[in-house]
Amino acid sequence: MNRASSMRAGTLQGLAFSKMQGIGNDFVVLDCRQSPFRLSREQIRKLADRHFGVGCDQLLSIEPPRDPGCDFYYGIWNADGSPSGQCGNGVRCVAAWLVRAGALALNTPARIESPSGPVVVRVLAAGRVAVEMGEPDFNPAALAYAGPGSDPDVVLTVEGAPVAIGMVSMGNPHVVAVTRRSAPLTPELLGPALTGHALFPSQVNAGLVEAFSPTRIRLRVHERGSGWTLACGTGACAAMAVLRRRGLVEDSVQVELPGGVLQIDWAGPGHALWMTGPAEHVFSGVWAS
Ligand SMILES: N[C@H](CCC[C@H](N)C(=O)O)C(=O)O
Repeated sequence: MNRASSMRAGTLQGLAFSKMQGIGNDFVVLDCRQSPFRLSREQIRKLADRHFGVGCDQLLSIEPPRDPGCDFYYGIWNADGSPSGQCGNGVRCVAAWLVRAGALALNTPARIESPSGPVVVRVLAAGRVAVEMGEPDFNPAALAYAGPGSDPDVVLTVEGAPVAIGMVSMGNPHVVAVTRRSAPLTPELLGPALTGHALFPSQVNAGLVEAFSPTRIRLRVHERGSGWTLACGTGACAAMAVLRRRGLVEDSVQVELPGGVLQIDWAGPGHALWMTGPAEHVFSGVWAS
């Protein structure tokens, strides 16, 4: 397990890290339990770079809790260096990392504090983690939506075309659109156009539902700060929550993403949403000295 290495202040030299992935959404994980997280936005971008660095969708730090009611705190930064409030695939990897480090036992719940508040993780078996993600927040203000009204279901104009979306926050902002083959905008155009839409000054993660049944959703996500990823855990939660609120899916849904499948369970308003899925350690390393 990587320990704080003799990292030269102000550089990445000697930085110890773990590379982890959750259904293809990949992370550089830093053990900051003894040494505070001090990387600049430029250093984060360099670590995340798939040619000049290690490569990852997000960088995660594991730190002592700030809330005494929590066991650990974890920080989240996208590949462009921007921060986020929550990361579903990432927090499963944090839980799996803690078990590998001997800091958490299997089948033992732990409260992990994030920038948007605590979630509860439980590593069910090597490589499979259940997370209580809290309750979806459908208030458009939670996404810094700059449009009128309080209805989370709106029709945006995107590149001149009407696009129906559902808004929801899982501690980070998501819009969800059900795509149609006949739609004027291809998914490749729609994803980035939704992420950077003018009515979302803080940008959003854009989930495109390609197909769904009452118990299964096929989803692709264009992530704020990282682009198209093979999977987005909070995106899977968001898509299920939006469709469940509309009565289009049941309480227990399999969400199929390009990198794999997540189990999402939500009994509706007043209940917390649960996400269950894999988390794997790929390798550990040290940045060259
Ligand atoms: N790009 C997201 C953070 C990562 C979320 C995703 N990787 C997940 O598994 O939930 C944001 O800026 O809100």
